Amino acid sequence: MLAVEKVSRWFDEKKAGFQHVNLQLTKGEVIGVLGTSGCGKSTFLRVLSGLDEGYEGRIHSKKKNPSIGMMFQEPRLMPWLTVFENVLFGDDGSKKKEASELIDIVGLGGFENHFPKDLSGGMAQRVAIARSLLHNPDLLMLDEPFSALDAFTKLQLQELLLSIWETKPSTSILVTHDIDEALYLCDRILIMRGQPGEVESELVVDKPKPRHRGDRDLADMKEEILKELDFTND
Ligand SMILES: Nc1ncnc2c1ncn2[C@@H]1O[C@H](COP(=O)(O)OP(=O)(O)OP(=O)(O)O)[C@@H](O)[C@H]1O
Repeated sequence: MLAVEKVSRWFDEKKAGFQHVNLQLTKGEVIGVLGTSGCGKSTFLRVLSGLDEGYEGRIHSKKKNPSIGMMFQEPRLMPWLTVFENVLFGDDGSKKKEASELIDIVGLGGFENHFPKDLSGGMAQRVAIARSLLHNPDLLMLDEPFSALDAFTKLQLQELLLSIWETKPSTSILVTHDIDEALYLCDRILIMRGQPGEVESELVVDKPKPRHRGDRDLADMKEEILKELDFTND
């Protein structure tokens, strides 16, 4: 559904965010992007989302102007709006029913009229998940969505995302620093490194979901990724 051909983002003659990225994205696929800090993961996501148009190369979508849902490390909620209004933010009011349903799906039924200041970090990210899905996006872009959460909340929200994908599959790109998270949630993982970053390798996680977090094959893949990123001692 999306083809990325030799895409690079240069900020000036000497500085690039990332370069030479190729990617063929199939409908419903969840792609992980892993890499060391500063290798251009967020820039790549911004380019794919259309937020940054200063790239070289070609990005071709089967659908003209695909709709995009986005989620970031911080929930980015409007403090003066309720949970319900935040989920509906930017909508013309025609999606009230969908907003209510999504609030239930993310486990916040009963909190519709609460304000962000009354929510925990995990609850606020649940609102952000609901908001990102309101328009049934063709592409869901997740930029380290759980990295600011405590370990247990992070696991809970990973489970939530999996269960949402089961009933509402959406083609997604997940940028993360967490190798376990990428192996648990993604169908394919791009490993980026360097400055400017390039995709060094690609790993297919050919395991049905839900996966076992302690799975031997996943542990082997983790080892492989750590080697790829030069984080092993041998
Ligand atoms: N608007 C900009 N102007 C100039 N340089 C930029 C701009 N945005 C990003 N960069 C640079 O591009 C490189 C890649 O940044 P980016 O934030 O995409 O990396 P990242 O892999 O997402 O990092 P992290 O994992 O730390 O979030 C960095 O060297 C960064 O300083």
